[in-house]
Amino acid sequence: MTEPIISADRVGYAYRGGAAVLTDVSLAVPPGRNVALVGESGAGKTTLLRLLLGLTRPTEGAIRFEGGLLTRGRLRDYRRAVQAVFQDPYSSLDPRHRIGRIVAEPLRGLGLGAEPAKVAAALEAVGLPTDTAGRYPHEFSGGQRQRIAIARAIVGNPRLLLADEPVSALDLTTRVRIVDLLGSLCADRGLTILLVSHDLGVVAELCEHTAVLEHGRLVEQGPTSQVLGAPSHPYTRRLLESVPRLPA
Ligand SMILES: Nc1ncnc2c1ncn2[C@@H]1O[C@H](COP(=O)(O)OP(=O)(O)OP(=O)(O)O)[C@@H](O)[C@H]1O
Repeated sequence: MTEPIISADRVGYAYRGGAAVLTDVSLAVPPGRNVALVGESGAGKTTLLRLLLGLTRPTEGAIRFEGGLLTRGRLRDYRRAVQAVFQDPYSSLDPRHRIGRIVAEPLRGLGLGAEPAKVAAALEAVGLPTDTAGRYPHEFSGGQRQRIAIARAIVGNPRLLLADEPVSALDLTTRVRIVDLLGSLCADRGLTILLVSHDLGVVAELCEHTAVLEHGRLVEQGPTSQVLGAPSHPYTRRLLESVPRLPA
């Protein structure tokens, strides 16, 4: 099997002084196979994403990046390969900076220099005009801001995008457009996505593989068509009945 870009190997996690919020979680994201992580509020999805992002260390088990442990020495390579997009496009862009500077952040962070040509190419790839670079976040709608956040995430050509509810703050029409954009970035740029979403319509649209988290344990994972089409676990069935979906 191809080496996963990132994987959690029997990961457990407890916040300081608290009970376990993740128990024995194993999940792999191989290149080209988008993975969805679904589960009710409080199931541990964001915590797992934080561990995968290297922001917090697991209390048990290990996070691996391209087969090796995610150590301090490998963080630079990791930051280059893995980028994130979050739910709220209003709080994720610094209002004091022009878009050009915001989108160039990962390049500067990696010491690659803020190349205007790369910023322009990233803005074009997300469907925004190049004059966007000279403007400020308040001049843009929620959907446009999420495009800007996606441009920032892809500007350094990462392999993997960790997306935490990237469309749930958007209205329905905008949501469909951003999902289409994410799908075409995967097809055109070889990007792979690990998606956290409550919206199973979005999951079905973007992800080949789905993992279901309940109270910090993975109760089911497999091909999305199988997990959503014929869920084997009662929790997944309940989840399917309780969440909103995109109209067909
Ligand atoms: N900083 C923290 N300190 C202590 N407990 C926390 C902290 N953050 C989250 N938790 C607890 O960890 C558990 C998992 O939370 P987490 O945010 O990972 O779930 P989630 O599935 O992402 O939920 P949501 O969909 O609401 O974002 C919850 O019981 C939550 O109360």
